[in-house]
Amino acid sequence: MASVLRHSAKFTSGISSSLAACARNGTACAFPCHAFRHRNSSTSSKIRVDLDSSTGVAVMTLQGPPVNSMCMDFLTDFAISMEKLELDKNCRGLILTSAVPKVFSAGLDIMEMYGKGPEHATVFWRAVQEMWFKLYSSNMVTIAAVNGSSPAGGCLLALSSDYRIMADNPRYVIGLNEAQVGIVAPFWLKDNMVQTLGHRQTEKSLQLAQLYSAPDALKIGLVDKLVPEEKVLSTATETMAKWFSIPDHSRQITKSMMRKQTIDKFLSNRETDINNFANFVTKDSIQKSLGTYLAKLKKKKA
Ligand SMILES: CCCCC/C=C\C/C=C\CCC/C=C/C(=O)SCCNC(=O)CCNC(=O)[C@H](O)C(C)(C)COP(=O)(O)OP(=O)(O)OC[C@H]1O[C@@H](n2cnc3c(N)ncnc32)[C@H](O)[C@@H]1OP(=O)(O)O
Repeated sequence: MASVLRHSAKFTSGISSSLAACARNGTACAFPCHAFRHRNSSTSSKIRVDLDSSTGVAVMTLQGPPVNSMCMDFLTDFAISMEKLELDKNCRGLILTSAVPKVFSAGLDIMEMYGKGPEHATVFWRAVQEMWFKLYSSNMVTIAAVNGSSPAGGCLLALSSDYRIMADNPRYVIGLNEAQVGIVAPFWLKDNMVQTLGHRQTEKSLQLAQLYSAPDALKIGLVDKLVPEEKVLSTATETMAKWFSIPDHSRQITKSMMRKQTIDKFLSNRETDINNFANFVTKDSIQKSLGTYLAKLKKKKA
C-alpha cells in the first residue's frame, strides 16, 4: 500500500508544469501557453503519461532503464495509470511506447521471480495478471508503438493492444520466449497469442520460445505494420485517427464481444492461475533455470 501511495501518478496541469519548467530554467517560455491548454501529464518512477484532451490520445511512455523490466513498481504504476485513463472522459485512445533506447520492454523482471517465496510470487503474479487484464479489456483504442526489442512480457503488452506498429529494424526482436527462460506462458497469454497468430503458429512459437526479428514478426502477423524508427510514434497517432473514426460505443461493444470468451475464462480461473504460478516458480528446478538464465544475461556483458 505504501508503495502504491508513493508511486501514485499525479496528474498535473500541463500549463503549470511547463511554466514551472521555464521558471526552473530561468528562460522565457518558448511555446505559447495555449499549446498546453489541453495537456495533462503524469510521471511516476517507471511510467510517464501525457494526455492531450483536445485529441483524446494519451501516450504512455515506459521509462525504466536499463530495459523497462516489469518489477512491482512498474506494474503498480501501470495499473494506476490505466485506471486513471479509463475513468477520464477526455481519453479515447492510448499509445504505448518506450523512452529507453533499443528496448520496448524486456518483460517481467526476473529478479521478482528469483529467490523469492510463495507470498511474493502470489502478489507479483496478481499484479502481472492485472496489467494484462486492464490492457486487454480496455475500452480505449490501444496501440503499441514498439520502438525496440520486446520479448516475453514486452510482447504481452503488444499482443493485448488493438494494433501493433514496430520499428523496422531487424535487430529488434519480439515474441514469447518464456520456455527459453524455463517458465511457461500462462493460458490467458497463450489464448491472446492464438487469437493473433492462429493455433499452429502459436504452438510453434511457444514451444520453440521464438523471438522474431521485426520483418519476421510482420510476416507471421505478430505485428501489424513496420515503419522507420523515427516514424513509429507519428504513425501510431495517424492510425489512432482511423480507429477514432468509428463511433466509440459500437467499436467498444465489438471489442468486448471479440474478447469476452478469453476474459471470462481468465476471470473464472484467476485464483487457480495465481496458485499454479506460486507453486511453479518456487520449485527448485524452476529456480535453477531462472538462475542459469540470469547468469547468461549478465555474462553477455563480460
Ligand atoms: C504447469 C504449470 C504452469 C503454470 C504456469 C504459471 C505461470 C507461468 C509462469 C511464468 C510466465 C511468465 C510470463 C512472462 C515472462 C517474462 O517476461 S520473463 C522475462 C523474459 N525476458 C527476457 O528473456 C529478456 C531478457 N533480456 C534481453 O534479452 C535483453 O536484455 C534485451 C531486452 C534484448 C536488451 O538487451 P541489451 O540492451 O543488450 O541489455 P542487456 O541484456 O545488457 O541488459 C541490461 C541489464 O538488464 C538486465 N535484464 C535484462 N532483462 C531483464 C529482465 N527481464 N529481468 C531482469 N533483468 C533484466 C540484464 O541482466 C542487464 O543487467 P546488468 O546491467 O548486467 O546488471
